[in-house]
Amino acid sequence: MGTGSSKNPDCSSSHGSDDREDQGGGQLYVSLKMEENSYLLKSELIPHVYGSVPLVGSWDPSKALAMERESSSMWELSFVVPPNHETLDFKFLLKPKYSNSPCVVEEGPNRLLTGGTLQGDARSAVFRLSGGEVLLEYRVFIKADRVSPFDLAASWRAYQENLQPSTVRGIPDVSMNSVPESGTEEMEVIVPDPTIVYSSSGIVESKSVGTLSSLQKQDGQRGLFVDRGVGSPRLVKSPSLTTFTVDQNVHSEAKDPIPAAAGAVAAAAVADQMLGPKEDRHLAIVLVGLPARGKTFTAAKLTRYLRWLGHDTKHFNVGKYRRLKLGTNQSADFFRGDNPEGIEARNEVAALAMEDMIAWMQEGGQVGIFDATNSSRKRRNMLMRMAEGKCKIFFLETICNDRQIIERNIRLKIQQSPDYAEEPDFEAGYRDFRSRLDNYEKVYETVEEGSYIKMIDMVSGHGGQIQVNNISGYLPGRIVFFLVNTHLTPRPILLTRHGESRDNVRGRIGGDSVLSDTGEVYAKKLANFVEKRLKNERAASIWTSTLQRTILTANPIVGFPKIQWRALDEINAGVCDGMTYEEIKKNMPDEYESRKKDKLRYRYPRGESYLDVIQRLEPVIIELERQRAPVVVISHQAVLRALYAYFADRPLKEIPHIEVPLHTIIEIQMGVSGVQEKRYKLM
Ligand SMILES: Nc1ncnc2c1ncn2[C@@H]1O[C@H](COP(=O)(O)OP(=O)(O)O)[C@@H](O)[C@H]1O
Ligand SMILES: O=P(O)(O)OC[C@H]1O[C@@](CO)(OP(=O)(O)O)[C@@H](O)[C@@H]1O
Repeated sequence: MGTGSSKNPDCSSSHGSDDREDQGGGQLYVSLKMEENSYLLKSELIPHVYGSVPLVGSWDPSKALAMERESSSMWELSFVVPPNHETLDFKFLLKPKYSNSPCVVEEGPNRLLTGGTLQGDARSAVFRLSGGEVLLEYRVFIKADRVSPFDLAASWRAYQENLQPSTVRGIPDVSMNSVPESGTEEMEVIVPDPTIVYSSSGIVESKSVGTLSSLQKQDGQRGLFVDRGVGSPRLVKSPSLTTFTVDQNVHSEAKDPIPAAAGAVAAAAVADQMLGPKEDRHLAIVLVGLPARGKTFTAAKLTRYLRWLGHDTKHFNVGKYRRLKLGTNQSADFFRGDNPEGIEARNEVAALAMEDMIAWMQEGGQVGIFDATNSSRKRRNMLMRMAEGKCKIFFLETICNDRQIIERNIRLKIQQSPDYAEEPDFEAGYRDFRSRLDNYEKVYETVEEGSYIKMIDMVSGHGGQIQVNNISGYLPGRIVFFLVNTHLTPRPILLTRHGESRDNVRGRIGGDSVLSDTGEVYAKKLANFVEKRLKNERAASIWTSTLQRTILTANPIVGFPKIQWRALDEINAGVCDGMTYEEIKKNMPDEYESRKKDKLRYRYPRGESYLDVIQRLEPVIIELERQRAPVVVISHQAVLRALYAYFADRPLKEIPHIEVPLHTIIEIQMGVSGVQEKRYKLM
C-alpha cells in the first residue's frame, strides 16, 4: 500500500550505472534518535522509519524499521545505507503497539539525506492523531557519517550484541535461519495533509561510528549470571536489576561473565570453566574445508544451538570481512595458491577477523566460531599462534566425498553467495566458482595437527562418520554429540499447542484438564490436517506431553505411532498451579512482579523457570535433529516457545514472549537450505 509520500526521483533510478561507483569510497552510517516529552500516551506508539531504500521499506509502511527504546524518553535506530543508495529519502512513522489502529506518518515534507548531509530543516517530528485533534511532537536528532568498509568491518564487534542481532541494520549478516519477514500484511496508514507546512530547524552531526547503541549499554551492565537450577549455586540478586552475584563464592570475576547458561548444563559448564586454565574459559572453533562443504551452514547451526543453551557464542565469517574490505567481485584468480597478493590479502582479513574474535572473547564472549577455509597448515598455524594463552582452540573440518552433493552445493552457492549476487550469468558464475575450487584443492591440506573433529560425509544422517582427535572438556564433548546427531535430510516438524483446554477457558494455568468443546473441534481438524499433510510419510510420529490435553488432542490422529514425553510437559507453575494470573497478582503480588520483571529466569516456587524448561528440552532437540522422518509435536505454550526459539534462532530473552497461539500449526522445514517456517491457522 502506498504512502502518498513523494519519492525521490534520484533514488528510484538508483539501479543505473553508478551502482558500483562508491564501493571503495564508503557507506553512509545513519543514526536517528527521537525524544518524547510525554511518556504516557506515546509509550503505546512505536516510532518507525520508512523511506526510499529497501532497507527502510521502500516506502512500504508494513516494512518500516522499528526504532528501539534507548532510555525512558529516547528512541534510537542506526543503519548503514547500501553504497548504491547514496540519497536517502525518509520519514518517521508511529505504529500502535497493540491495537489495529492505523499508523501515523509525520507531518511535513520528506527528510532527505544526500551523501551524509541533511537537506532542509527539521528538528522535530510532528504527528497528528485522532482526526487531527491531537498533535504529538518529538525532538529529532540525526547523525550521518561516511565510513569505509574497512572501518565497518573493524567496528563490527562494537555494534553486535551476541544474544541478539545487531541493532545497526544493513550490515549483511550470514544467517541460515532468519525468521521469515512477517511485514508484508496490508496496513492502514494515515498520511498528513501535504499542504500544511511546519517550520523547524535541522541538525546533522557528523560523528564516528562509535555511537553506543542501547544494547551495548545493556551489554556493559551484564554481570555474572548463574541460574539457581538443578545442581547449580543459588543466586542472590544484587541491587542492580541486571546483575547477579553468587552466594557460594564460586566465581567473582565480573569482567569475564559466565553467560546465561542455566540449570544442570550450566553447572557442568561452570565447573568445566573453573577447573581449567584461564584460556579454557574461551573456546575457538576453527572451521576447515574446501569451499561448498557446508562450513558456514555448520557454523550457523552450532551457533544457534550453543546460544539456545545459553552459551555466549558468535560466528565470525571471514568471507564477510573479505567482502567488506575488498569488495564482492574477486575472480577465481584472487584465490590462486601462487598469487602472493591474493594470499596476503586473504591472510590479512583472516587475521583481522581472528583479532576481532579474540577481543570479543576478552570482553566476555565464550565460544567463537571462526568460519573460513583455513585450508593450509600455515594458515592454521597462524591462527593457533594468535590464540595462544587466550583461548582453547579446536578445528572442525567438513569433508564431503559425494560428487552429487558437491555439485548441488556449488549450485546453491552461486544462487546464495553475495560473491555472485551481481553476476547475472549463472553459467559464468559456475565456471568461476569451479575454478576457485580447483585453486583451493591444489593447496588443500587436511587437518592432522592439534585438536580436531572431522565430519566426513555427514549429510544424509547415515553412512558418514565423525573422527575426533584430542578433544576434551565439557563443551567440546557436547558439540561432538550434537554433530553426530545432525543431518540434512529434508523433513517437516509440525509444532502445535493442544486444543483449548477447560483450564484455558477458565484462565487457569497449569493443571491437567481435558479439552473444551472448541478444543475437541481443533483435535479433529488437526487430525484431518496431519493425515493429509503426512499422507505418504509412513515413518512419521506424533509426540505429546504426558498431560491429558495433549494426549486428547492427538487422539483422533490415526495411522502414526504416538510417543509421550515427560520433557514436553508444560512449565511447572509450582505453588501457582491451577491459579489464574489475576489470583496470583492478588494473593502473591511479589511473585507476580518478579515474574513480570524477568520472565525468563523467574522460577515458580517449587516449580520451574523458562531456563529450566530449555534445559530439559535439550534431549528433545537432539532427538528432533536426529529424526529423518516428519514429527508432529503437540505440546504447551511455554515448551513450544522454547522449541520454536531453537529453530527460529530467537534470543533467549525473547523466548517467554514469543507468540504461540492456540489452534495454529507452525511447520518447520529442515533441509539443505537450513530452516524455513510456515504457519497454518486451523480455527
Ligand atoms: N557437512 C556437510 N557436508 C556437505 N555439505 C553440507 C554439509 N553441511 C551443509 N552442507 C550443504 O552445503 C551447502 C553449502 O554450504 P556452505 O556452508 O555455504 O559452504 P562453505 O561455507 O563450506 O562454502 C549448504 O547449503 C548445505 O546444503
Ligand atoms: O509463561 P506464560 O506466558 O505464563 O505461559 C505458560 C502458561 O501457558 C498455559 C496457558 O495459560 O499453557 P497451556 O495452554 O498448556 O495450559 C499455562 O498452563 C502455562 O502456565
